[in-house]
Amino acid sequence: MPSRKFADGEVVRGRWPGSSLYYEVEILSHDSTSQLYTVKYKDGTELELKENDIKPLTSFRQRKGGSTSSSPSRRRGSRSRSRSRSPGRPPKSARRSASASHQANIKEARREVEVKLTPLILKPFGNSISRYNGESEHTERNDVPHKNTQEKFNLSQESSYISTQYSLRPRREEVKLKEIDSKEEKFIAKELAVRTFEVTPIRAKDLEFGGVPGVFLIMFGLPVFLFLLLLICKQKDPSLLNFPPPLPALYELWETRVFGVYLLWFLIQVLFYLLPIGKVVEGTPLIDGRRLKYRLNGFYAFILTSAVIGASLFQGVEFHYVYSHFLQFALGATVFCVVLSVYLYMRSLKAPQNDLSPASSGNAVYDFFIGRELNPRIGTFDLKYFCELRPGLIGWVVINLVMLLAEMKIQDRAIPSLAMILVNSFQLLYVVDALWNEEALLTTMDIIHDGFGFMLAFGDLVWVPFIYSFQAFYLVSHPNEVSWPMASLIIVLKLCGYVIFRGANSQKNAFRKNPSDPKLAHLKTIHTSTGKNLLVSGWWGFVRHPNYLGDLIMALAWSLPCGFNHILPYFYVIYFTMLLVHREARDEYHCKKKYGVAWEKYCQRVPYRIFPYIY
Ligand SMILES: NC(=O)C1=CN([C@@H]2O[C@H](COP(=O)(O)OP(=O)(O)OC[C@H]3O[C@@H](n4cnc5c(N)ncnc54)[C@H](OP(=O)(O)O)[C@@H]3O)[C@@H](O)[C@H]2O)C=CC1
Ligand SMILES: CC(C)CCC[C@@H](C)[C@H]1CC=C2C3=C(CC[C@@]21C)[C@@]1(C)CC[C@H](O)C(C)(C)[C@@H]1CC3
Repeated sequence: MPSRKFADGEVVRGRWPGSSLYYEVEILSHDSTSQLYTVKYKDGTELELKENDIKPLTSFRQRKGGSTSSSPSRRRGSRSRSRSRSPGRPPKSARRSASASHQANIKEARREVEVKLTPLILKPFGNSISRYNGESEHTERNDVPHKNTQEKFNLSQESSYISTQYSLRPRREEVKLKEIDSKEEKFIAKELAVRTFEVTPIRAKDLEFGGVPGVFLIMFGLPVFLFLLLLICKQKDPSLLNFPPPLPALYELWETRVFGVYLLWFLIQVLFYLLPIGKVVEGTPLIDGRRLKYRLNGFYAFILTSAVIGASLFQGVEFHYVYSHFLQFALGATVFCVVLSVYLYMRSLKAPQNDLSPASSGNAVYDFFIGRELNPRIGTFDLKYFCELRPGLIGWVVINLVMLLAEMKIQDRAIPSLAMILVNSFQLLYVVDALWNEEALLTTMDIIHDGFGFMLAFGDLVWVPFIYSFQAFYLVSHPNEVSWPMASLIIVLKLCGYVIFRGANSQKNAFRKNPSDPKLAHLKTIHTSTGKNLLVSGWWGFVRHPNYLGDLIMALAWSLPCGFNHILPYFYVIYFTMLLVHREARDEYHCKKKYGVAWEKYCQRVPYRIFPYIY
């Protein structure tokens, strides 16, 4: 009996009949009489292939740098009849300007089988270079804003995957098709040179956060909600069942002096950020292969800020001013964030395509929210990176300190309450941890995928300092005595959460930095065709987002010291659960696109997303 080279269930690359392109397929069976393998493409198409038309995954050369291949939708519309086309071919709609006769020629030549398959393509994903593998054509996003530029790359780099294997169709026909492909590619290359700077809008169904209506609602709803929460919390009985207090008029909330203090705070942080101390590291590769440089001096900025705050306290600066004008500060920060967002959007209109975020869509409202430019910089000053960790995050710790002092003053205490000490120290640990592990920020979704727009500006500069300090704010006017046994339990919970959070984040960062790190040698991984593998044991084999689990456990530990009289201090836990569940879904979507079957395998091996045996 003749031997067979590939086993059932094996994932290999199968040549698409009539083309020189190979796609990832799974071997379903083998017929020993005809010597044909039945294979299944990712979109479900089943075909019979000869052994010569099948290659092991490993036999394909890796491309260098930020190279790409075409996206499936460029190959054909989901209902079009075509054989597999050459990469670099734009969608039909994009080619309508082409000469009709040229199109007709191409169409005529394509009288082949109807397919919906998943080509092996290399597609940049935000800052990181990843080979797209495994998304069926109908779900392919057109939202990579650099598509046109990528298409240019594709034309020259397709050869990486081209084999000289024979085709399953007659030789003459194949030659004809190849000629047409080559003609068409030349034509497209010309066309692309003209279209390089056009924006490629993503389809409405791909917009996140509920699309345009969703982001509109968030942009107007969140600031109002923030003020309502702060007002409710200031009430004697902060029950949600009480009628919400009316929002004060804007002129009552606006204080130029407060805004000046806010600007001063921001500028001090800018100054610390610019200090030439701390090591400089490179971020993940951008779409064009460039790597931006980042100076890691967040921890130093924190030490310097602490020194400034300590000196101000010593000088008798009245920190109670921040508590008594808390709403005014929140408004000042919101106004600043709106101005910043408008600036970011305006400057993004002049930004080159390569600098746009993969999340941007071409829709002005949506892009204003999600951020159009990925890494807006003024010289070497990275606005997003700076805002993510400095004014808001360090500001949060300062606000907590303000609340601690306010509690002592208002409740006439010689020392702060145990509840306030717990909340302050837990959150201090969280912020110091973030600054100490600053480099890890470079691989987060915020830096790699999302642009810098209203969402992150508001999140970083308003939401974090004024909502994340909510427990401390609550305790100022609603004291809660915590017993030592209770405090011990809460501390244990916080530490458990922290160990999971830090362990998971560090494990992944170490693995991404150096996959062959001997310290990680005991961990199992799943191979993906992108060159990056997935951890499938250790923290990442426990649930698919162990870091979110740890973060949520910590969030609960921050709220528990506030007692159980009101739900308000648990707002953070509720909001954070929603944020991370939504974020997990976004990440899952991106990972599926990046890793294809490998991700599906990972999901099978690690079935729970965040909460073991629950979700
Ligand atoms: N306090 C707050 O308000 C918030 C805190 N956070 C915290 O920020 C941190 C970063 O979160 P976020 O950016 O959302 O995402 P993650 O740090 O969880 O990163 C997700 C990425 O990790 C990689 N990955 C996923 N699974 C694996 C695996 N099995 N093996 C190796 N790599 C894998 C993938 O990227 P790739 O493969 O490309 O490397 C994926 O896109 C988290 O700890 C989160 O809790 C987040 C949001 C808000
Ligand atoms: C209000 C909006 C709709 C949503 C805003 C979300 C933001 C508040 C968060 C998005 C991702 C964040 C991260 C942190 C803080 C909150 C925001 C900005 C983070 C800096 C907190 C500290 C962590 O250690 C971290 C991993 C560095 C976090 C990165 C993501």
